[in-house]
Amino acid sequence: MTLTHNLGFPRIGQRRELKKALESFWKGEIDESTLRETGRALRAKHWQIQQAAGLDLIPVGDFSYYDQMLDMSALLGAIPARYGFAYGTVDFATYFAMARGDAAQPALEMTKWFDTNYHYLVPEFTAETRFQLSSTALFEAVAEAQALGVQPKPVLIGPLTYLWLGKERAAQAERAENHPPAVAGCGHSHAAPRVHAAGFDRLSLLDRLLPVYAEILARLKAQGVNWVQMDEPALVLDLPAEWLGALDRIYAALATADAPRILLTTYFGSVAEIAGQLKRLPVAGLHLDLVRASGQLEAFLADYPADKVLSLGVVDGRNVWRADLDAALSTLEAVRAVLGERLWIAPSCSLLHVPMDLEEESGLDPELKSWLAFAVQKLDEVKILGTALDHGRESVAEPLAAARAARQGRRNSTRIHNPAVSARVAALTPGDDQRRSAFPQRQAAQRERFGLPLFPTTTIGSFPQTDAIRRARLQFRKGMIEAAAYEQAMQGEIEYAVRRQEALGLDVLVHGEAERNDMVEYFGEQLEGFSFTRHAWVQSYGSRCVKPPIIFGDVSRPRPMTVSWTRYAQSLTERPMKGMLTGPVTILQWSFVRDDQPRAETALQIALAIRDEVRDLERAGIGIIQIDEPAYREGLPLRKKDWEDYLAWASRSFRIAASGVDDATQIHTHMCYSEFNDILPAIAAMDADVITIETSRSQMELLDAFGQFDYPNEIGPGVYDIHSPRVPATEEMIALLEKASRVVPPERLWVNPDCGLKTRKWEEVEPALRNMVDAARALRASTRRG
Ligand SMILES: Nc1nc2c(c(=O)[nH]1)N[C@@H](CNc1ccc(C(=O)N[C@@H](CCC(=O)N[C@@H](CCC(=O)N[C@@H](CCC(=O)O)C(=O)O)C(=O)O)C(=O)O)cc1)CN2
Ligand code: MET
Ligand SMILES: [Zn+2]
Repeated sequence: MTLTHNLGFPRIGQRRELKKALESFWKGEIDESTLRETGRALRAKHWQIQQAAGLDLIPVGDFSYYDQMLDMSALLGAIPARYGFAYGTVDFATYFAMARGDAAQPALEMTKWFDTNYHYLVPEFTAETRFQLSSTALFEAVAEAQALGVQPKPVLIGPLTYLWLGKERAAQAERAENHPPAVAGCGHSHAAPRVHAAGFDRLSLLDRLLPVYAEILARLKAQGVNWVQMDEPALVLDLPAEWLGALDRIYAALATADAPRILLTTYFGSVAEIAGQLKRLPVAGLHLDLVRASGQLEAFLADYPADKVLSLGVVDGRNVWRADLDAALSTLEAVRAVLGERLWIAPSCSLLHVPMDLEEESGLDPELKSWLAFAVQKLDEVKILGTALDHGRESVAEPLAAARAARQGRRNSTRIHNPAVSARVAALTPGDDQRRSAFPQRQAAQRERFGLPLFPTTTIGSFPQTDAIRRARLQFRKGMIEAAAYEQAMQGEIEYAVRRQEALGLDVLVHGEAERNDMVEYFGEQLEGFSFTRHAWVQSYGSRCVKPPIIFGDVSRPRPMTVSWTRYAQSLTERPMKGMLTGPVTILQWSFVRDDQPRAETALQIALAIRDEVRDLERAGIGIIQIDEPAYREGLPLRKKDWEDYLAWASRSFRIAASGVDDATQIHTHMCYSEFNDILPAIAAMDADVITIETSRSQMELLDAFGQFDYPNEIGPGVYDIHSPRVPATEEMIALLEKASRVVPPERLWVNPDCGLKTRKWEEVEPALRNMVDAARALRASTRRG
C-alpha cells in the first residue's frame, strides 16, 4: 500500500473560530480554559477531516495559538531574558507577550515565512541563550490525537531551519531594554567561524540546542510515535557551507534508536544540489516539493537508499487550482516502479497557505469552482493518487475523468482569454515604463507645485478599521443597507479622518481607506479576471487573516476603482490628498495566481490596469499618488540565481503602473517587512519620487544601506512602529530622524509611520501622530535648508 500523508492543515478554522476566540481572550471576554477548549475542538475536527479523507499519517503540532516558530521557541525554551521567564512551562502570558508585546516588553520581531504572506516570530538569540524543554503542548496534542484513534505524525521545525531563521542579538542590547546591566562577564563564543554584529554566530548554539531536540524525540517515541516530520525548508535557500556542513552533525545526533523515524521535509524549492548529502543522512525518509521543483526528482531517484522512504509532494499546497492528476500519476507510477512501497504521497508543503474547504463557497461561479481545490479537496487528490497507484487507474476512473474534464474546461474557457489585454501587453513600447523626465527635474516641478516644508509629514494610507466601519460593510453586503447609505457612512469616515489629520497638522493627507476590506481584495473585486470568495481565509499572522482573490484570467479594469472616493476626500481639504493604490507586484503576490502563464505576464496585465487608475486620479486633480508594494521583497525568488530575472520584470511592472503621469505628479511607493539591503539598486530602479519604508523596529538599521548606496530619490523612513499599541514619544522620533539625517540629506527626508494604521485604535493613533508632527517641527527648527 502506498502511504499517503499531509504536512500541515489550516488551523484558523473554517469560520475563523480561532481568530475570534483569540481576540475575545485578549480583550478579556473569555478565559484561558475557553480559549484552550476552542483550540482542542479545532484540532479534533481537523484531524477527523484528514482521517476521513483516508490519509495514513496525520500531522500533529501544526496547530498553533499564534505561530509555529513561536511554538518551537516555547518548546525549546528560547525565551529572551527580557520576558522574565525562568524555568518550567511557558504560560499564555509569556507566550502572547512574545507574540504581541505587553506593557513591559515589545514583541519579538515578525517577518515573512519564505516567499509567502505568512509571518513568523523571529527567534532571538544571545551568546548566553540556553535551551530547555519548556512546553508540553506538543506531547499533549499527541495524546489527544491518539485518544481519538488518529495516527499522529508530530511536526517539528528542524534545528537547522530554526536557527537559520533566528537572529543574533547582543546580550547588552537585550538587557538595556528594561533590565539593569548584568554584572556577568562577556560570555561570547568565539568558536563560531563567522562573527556577527552581536559578537557571535547563532550556529554556535547548535551544541546546546541538539540535546533538547533529542529529548523531545525520545519523549515522542515513548508516547508511541513512529514517525516525526522534521521541516527543513531552509535547505532550499542559498546556505553558507558551514550551515550545510552542520546538517550531517544534526541528523547524526537526532536520528538514533532513541527517536521515532524521521521524515526530513523540504519544500518551496529544489534541494537537487545537495541530493547526495541528503541521501547519506541517517534519517528514514525525505520529502520533496515536486510542484515548485519537479526537476529535482532525477537527482534523488538515482541510487535512492534502500533504507529510506521518499515522499513526493505532487499536490500544490500554495495555490488553489485542481491538480493535474494524470500528469502526477505518470510521475508517481515511474517512481513506484523503482521504489515500490517506499514511495509516499503528500501535498507539496503544509496546507496552511490555502483556504480550508471549497464546499463552503456556495456563491462562487460553478464553472470557476470546478477548477479549484482547497485544503480538504487537496487531501482527496492525494488519496486518489494513492488509490490509483495501489489498485490501478481504473479503480479511480471517475474522479480522474472529472479532474481531466475540469482542467480541459479551464484550458478552453473563453473567460480566461481577453484578446484586447494580450494585444495591449504586446504593444507596450520601451518608453512606457519611463517617466517623462529624470528625477531632478521632477523633483523641481513637484517642489514648485506643492511647496511642502522640510521633513514633510504624511501617513501610509489606512486609518483604524473600526467596528462601525466593518459593521456597515457587513450590513451592505447582506443587503441590510442600501449602496447610498453605505457610501454615505464611508464618506463620513473619510471626512472624520481628514478633519483629524488637519487638526494634527499633517502636510500630505490620505483618505484613510475606510471603504476597503483589504488592500488587495478591494482591487481584485473590481478587476476583470479576478474572482473572490466568501470564506476562503488564510492566516497572515496571529489572528489576522486575508482572503486572497483568485486571478483566473486576463486582467483588465472595466472602470475607475478609487477615483470618486479620492476626489471626495480632496474636496474636503486644501492640503494635498494622496491617492492610494496597491501595486501590480503586491496584487500578484497576495492573490492566488493563474498557473497557465508566467507570473511576469500577469503582473504586466495588472500594471496596465493600475496605470489607467493612476492616470484617472491625475486627471481628477490628485497630485500625489502612492502605489504600495509591500510584497515586492517577498516576491523575490528564494535562490539568488533567479533574482535578476524577477527584479527586471517586477520593477518594470511598477514603472509601467507609475509612468503615465506628468513630472509634477508625485509618485510614492511604500514597502514594509523589507530586508532589502541587498536589492537597493532594484528599488532605486522603480524610480518612485518618494519611498516610505519600515525602519523603526530596527532603529534605522536599514537606512544605513540607503545612505551607503546613495539612494537618489526621496525617502520616508518609518519613525513609529504601528504593530504595537505603544505610543512613541516625540524625543524617540526626533532621535530616529536625527539618525536618518546623518545618512540621507534632510531635504530628501519625509516623516511617517512604518505602515498603515488600520489595525490600531484612534486612541493610540492620535497621540502618536501628534508626537510625530512635533518631532518633524523640532527637526525643521534645528535644520537649515541646503
Ligand atoms: N492581503 C494582505 N496581506 C497583508 C497585509 C494586508 O493588509 N493585506 N498586510 C500585512 C500584514 N497582514 C495583515 C493581514 C490582515 C490584516 C487584517 O486586519 N485582516 C482582517 C480582515 C480584513 C478583511 O477582509 N475585513 C473584511 C471582513 C471583515 C469581517 O471579518 N467580517 C466578518 C463579519 C463580521 C463578523 O461577523 O464578525 C465576516 O465576513 O465574517 C471587511 O473589513 O469587510 C482580520 O483578520 O480581521 C491586517 C494585516 C502583510 N500582508
Ligand atoms: N496603504 C496601505 C495601508 O496603509 C499599505 C499597507 S502595507 C501592508 O494600510
Ligand atoms: Zn506597510
